[in-house]
Amino acid sequence: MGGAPCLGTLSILAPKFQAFQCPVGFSRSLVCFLLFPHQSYFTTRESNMSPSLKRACPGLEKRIKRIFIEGNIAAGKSTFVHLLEEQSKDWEVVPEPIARWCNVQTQQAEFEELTTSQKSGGNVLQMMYEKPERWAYTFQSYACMSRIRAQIKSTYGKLQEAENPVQFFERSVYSDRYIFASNLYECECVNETEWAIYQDWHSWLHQQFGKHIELDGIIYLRAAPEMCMQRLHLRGREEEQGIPLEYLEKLHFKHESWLQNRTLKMEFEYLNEIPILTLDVNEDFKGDSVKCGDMVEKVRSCFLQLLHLFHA
Ligand SMILES: Nc1ncnc2c1ncn2[C@@H]1O[C@H](COP(=O)(O)OP(=O)(O)OP(=O)(O)O)[C@@H](O)[C@H]1O
Ligand SMILES: Nc1nc(=O)c2ncn([C@H]3C[C@H](O)[C@@H](CO)O3)c2[nH]1
Repeated sequence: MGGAPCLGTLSILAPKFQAFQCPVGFSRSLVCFLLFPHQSYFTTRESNMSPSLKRACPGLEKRIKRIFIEGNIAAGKSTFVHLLEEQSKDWEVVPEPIARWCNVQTQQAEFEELTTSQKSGGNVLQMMYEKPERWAYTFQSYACMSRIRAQIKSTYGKLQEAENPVQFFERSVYSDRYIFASNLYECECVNETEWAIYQDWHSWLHQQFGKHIELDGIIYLRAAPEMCMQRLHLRGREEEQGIPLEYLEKLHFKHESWLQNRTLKMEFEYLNEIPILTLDVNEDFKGDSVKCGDMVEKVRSCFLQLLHLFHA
């Protein structure tokens, strides 16, 4: 994997914008404000504004910024978002609904929402890993539906009083489709008909719920597949212990072409204009307050730029 370790980069590589990529570890936005106090750091034109930018125009209701955390299995997303959540009362985390997929009953409220079949013990994550050609389509349908539900349900409770509210979501309907489902289709675990149906309802759901599920930025936690494999074993989630390195490699290359090289073709055009903050998470930052502080600073710096962009 290329790139300097632990070097955060904020990249906007939309065709309509000038390519832009540089380290953000030095409170870069502050430098920009100092250099160009009267200019918007990112150039946008009204006619080219993405839906998420339009939503955030001054004069419209104060709104929450939605940031999605993407990355390979066991890269460290949950660990990282918990670190973020501790930093500000304006920041809220919406975790991946894995409890539903495994039927782990973490809280009464979680259990109440399980379907009858789940209450009786279905572990669709395990079923998918054990027999993907039978269960992959079922899993993808349920994963996508439960993500949308979690995202919509989370709207605005705790953050009503926040000055600059931000919600962090672990993964998105986009990684669901363009990373996981697409890989399972390429591996022939999802057949042509299933893939056509999946894409059809995915697009339709996006149309229906677009307002609630569109995002403002992505944080890509980038780690080598070998590192993810090590962490996956360290975490020891039973359902995942048979995952081969090859699977993580395939997912890694898909993440890279979407978020690093930005060459993955997607149906949702506004995604081409979304800012991406890439953080190298190969290094162990747990328990190291300096490294944690540095990562949080990169995220804050990224937001300053986002806010500047939104209010320009
Ligand atoms: N930077 C890090 N250094 C060392 N260990 C880490 C780091 N980040 C996470 N871990 C450990 O790696 C394991 C996986 O981390 P975590 O559960 O946060 O991954 P995840 O990306 O949320 O996984 P998933 O894709 O399954 O949702 C955990 O045991 C966690 O403690
Ligand atoms: N096939 C498939 N499709 C998804 O959309 C998806 N989202 C997450 N996962 C798997 C990765 C971890 O094992 C576990 C927790 O992230 O769930 C997925 N698997």
